[in-house]
Amino acid sequence: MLIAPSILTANFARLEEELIKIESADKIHLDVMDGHFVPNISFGPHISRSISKVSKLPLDIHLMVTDPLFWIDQFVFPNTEYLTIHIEANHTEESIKKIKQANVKVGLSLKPKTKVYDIIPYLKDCDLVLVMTVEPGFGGQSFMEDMMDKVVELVKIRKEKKLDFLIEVDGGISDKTIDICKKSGVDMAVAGSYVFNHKDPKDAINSLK
Ligand SMILES: O=C(CO)[C@@H](O)[C@H](O)COP(=O)(O)O
Ligand SMILES: [Fe+2]
Repeated sequence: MLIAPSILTANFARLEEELIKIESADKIHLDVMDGHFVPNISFGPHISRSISKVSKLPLDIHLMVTDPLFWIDQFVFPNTEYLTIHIEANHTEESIKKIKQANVKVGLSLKPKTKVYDIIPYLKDCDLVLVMTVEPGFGGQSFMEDMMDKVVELVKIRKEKKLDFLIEVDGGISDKTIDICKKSGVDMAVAGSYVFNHKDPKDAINSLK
C-alpha cells in the first residue's frame, strides 16, 4: 500500500519541518481548493511550487477546482507525478488532454455521490482513480465505508478491460480504516489528520503501511 500524506492538517507556519517528518512516505498529497468547487480555500501554485522545491517526494496533486483547464499548467513542477481533476468539474476531456501534454500522470476523482459508471469513458486515459471517502473540502472527517463498493467495482473493471490505473482513496484514513481499504483492493491511501495529528508522523506512516 502506497501512502500519500495530505499536508492539509500540517502546520503551515512550519511547513519545511512538517515535510521532513513525512520523508518516509511514498508521495506528498497536495489539496488545492478554489473556494468554488468546494466550500474551502487551501493554497495554490505559489505554495505548491515552494513545496516542490524542498520535498524529495513525488507530488500527488488533488485539484478541487471548478476550472482545472485554467490551473493545470501552474501545477506542473519537475516532481509533479499525478495531477488529479474531478469528473464533476468542467471540461474533463480537455483537462485530461492538457495533463498528458504536460507529461504528467492523469488522475480522475469522484465525489461520494458520483457513480463509477460516470467515469468509465475516461478510464482508458487514467493513471489513477481517486475515490473520495469523504465529501471533499475539509480534513478530519469520518471515513465512508460504503465507498469500498466503488473500489471493488473499479478492481473488476480494471481487470476486465485490461487497464492499469492505480486506485487511491482519500478521506478519513487511519489505522482503523486502512485494513478495509487494503482488503477492497486500494493501491494508494491519502492520510492527513491521522499522520499530522500523530505524535510521531513517521510511526503513523509505518503503521498504515
Ligand atoms: O481531499 C481531501 C479533503 O477534501 C483530503 O485529502 C483530506 O485532506 C484528507 O484529510 P483526512 O481526512 O485524512 O484528515
Ligand atoms: Fe485530497
